[in-house]
Amino acid sequence: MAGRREPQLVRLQSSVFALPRWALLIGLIIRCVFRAVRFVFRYWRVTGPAFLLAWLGFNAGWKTVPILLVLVAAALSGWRVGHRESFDRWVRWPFASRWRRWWLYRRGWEPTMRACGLSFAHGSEQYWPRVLSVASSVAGDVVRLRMLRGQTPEHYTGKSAELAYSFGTRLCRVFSGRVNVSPRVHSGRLGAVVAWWERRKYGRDRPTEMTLVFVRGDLLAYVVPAIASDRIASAPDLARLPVGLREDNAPLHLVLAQTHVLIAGATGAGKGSVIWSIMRALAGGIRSGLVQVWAIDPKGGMELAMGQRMFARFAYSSLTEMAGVLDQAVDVMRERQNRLAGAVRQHTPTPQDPTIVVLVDELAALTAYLTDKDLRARIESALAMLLSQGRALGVHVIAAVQDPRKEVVKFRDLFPTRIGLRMTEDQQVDMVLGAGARKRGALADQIPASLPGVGYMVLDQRPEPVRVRFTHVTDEHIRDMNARFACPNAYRSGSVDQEASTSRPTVPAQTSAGRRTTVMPAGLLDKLRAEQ
Ligand SMILES: Nc1ncnc2c1ncn2[C@@H]1O[C@H](COP(=O)(O)OP(=O)(O)OP(=O)(O)O)[C@@H](O)[C@H]1O
Repeated sequence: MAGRREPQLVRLQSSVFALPRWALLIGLIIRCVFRAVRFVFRYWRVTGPAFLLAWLGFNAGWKTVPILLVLVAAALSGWRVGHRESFDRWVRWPFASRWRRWWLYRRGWEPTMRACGLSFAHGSEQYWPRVLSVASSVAGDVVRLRMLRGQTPEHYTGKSAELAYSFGTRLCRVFSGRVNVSPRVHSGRLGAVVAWWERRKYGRDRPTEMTLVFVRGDLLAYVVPAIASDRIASAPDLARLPVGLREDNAPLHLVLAQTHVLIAGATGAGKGSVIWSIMRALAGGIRSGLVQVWAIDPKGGMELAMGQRMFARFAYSSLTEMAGVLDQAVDVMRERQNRLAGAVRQHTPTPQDPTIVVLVDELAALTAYLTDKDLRARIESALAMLLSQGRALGVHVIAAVQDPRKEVVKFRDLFPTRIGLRMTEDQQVDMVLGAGARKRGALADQIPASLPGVGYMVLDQRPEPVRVRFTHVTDEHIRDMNARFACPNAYRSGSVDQEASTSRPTVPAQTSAGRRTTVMPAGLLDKLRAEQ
């Protein structure tokens, strides 16, 4: 499995001379002893217990060995039944990682590299990339490797399907850096030592090393439950909002601080679940007044009305009203600009001066599909202001859209964070996630319709998009949040919102089957339907 050293440019001719037989014999014995000692130390997890059992057999009689084995098996079974999580963490997956490294990857590595054209020959010597580590989990195997000279991660991306099938999976994801390494805060006595160790291990950029993830069980095929209500933070960390699950079984955290978020996906792709996952993560902050959500639902309240008490402002019935909400957000932004300029570079939320999240359910309805030119210009100018200047001032925009084309979403590039759910065409993937994203593995157009809420995101500044699934926030969850996490300062008077507050849609108290029929303007509705 270990790649041979790469050839030097100059090859020296080795000299041939005769050795006496005794010297040859001694040399062979030394080599065998060296290899045996190396084997014992390298596989100490196996050789250690084997020596222990042998020692026990000699000293206490061979009958004790099976008794001890039965006792150990019983203890392990008890551990597994009593605390499955720690058993998996400390026994199952370390064992599976070593087993698979030895059985699957060691045996199959060289022929696979050769068959995929990832090794090369120099004279009679064959060279192939070296496996550094294998870490198995319920999601699959994470294989770290060192590339050969002349290779880049792109070489492996182009061969990902061949690699996957060679090692008995359907999906192999290629990452140029490490996966699932997020800096953690360590406390306690050992904290400084652990932090130093992690810095040493992960802190250095190693461009020659890369990661292959062989996806074995698709965790994202399961619905990800919404975060439990007792785990909703009262002061949400805007840099780490828990909103779902990643394909490598790590929780998915969305960064809302300093960014705007664009959610793109075909109809039924689960844009609603992204919105409500974010709302659930923000709910504690909404109740304590640290966060205000100003919601705009051009679909006549179909998507958002169920949680209307959580919104500080809610525009759903008239486009003028929606434009008004955006103008007000710009006013807040300008006022903050005047107040904070020269004092701080980043707004800090307080209940008097909260973070404002402008939430737009179907952005195209406010821009491309809008026939009133003046109103469209007004909305576009407000959106452009918010998107270009709002981030540092604590005014963030989260917008959902079905069609990500530039003609439809002019401001696509002003959204630093983009989420690509299921899409209808492969070109749309690069439009949303950036040029080359599909080539690097974001196959959003191949997500089946049976997996709503699954999509791709660019995370941690890594070039390769990560496959994720957002939590499934049901109508019951939304109703519960609406009752328990209402916004304390909902705006219920004033020119724009008076109209809204008096005519807010009432949501029937049954399940989603009881959703209201849309009150969207007829022309707008027709255009949207044509797109669906
Ligand atoms: N993360 C998820 N897990 C499981 N089911 C989901 C998830 N997200 C959405 N669904 C289900 O998929 C269906 C469509 O979801 P949703 O309405 O959010 O899609 P959408 O993209 O907003 O569609 P549209 O554009 O038509 O409004 C719903 O029945 C919903 O219950």
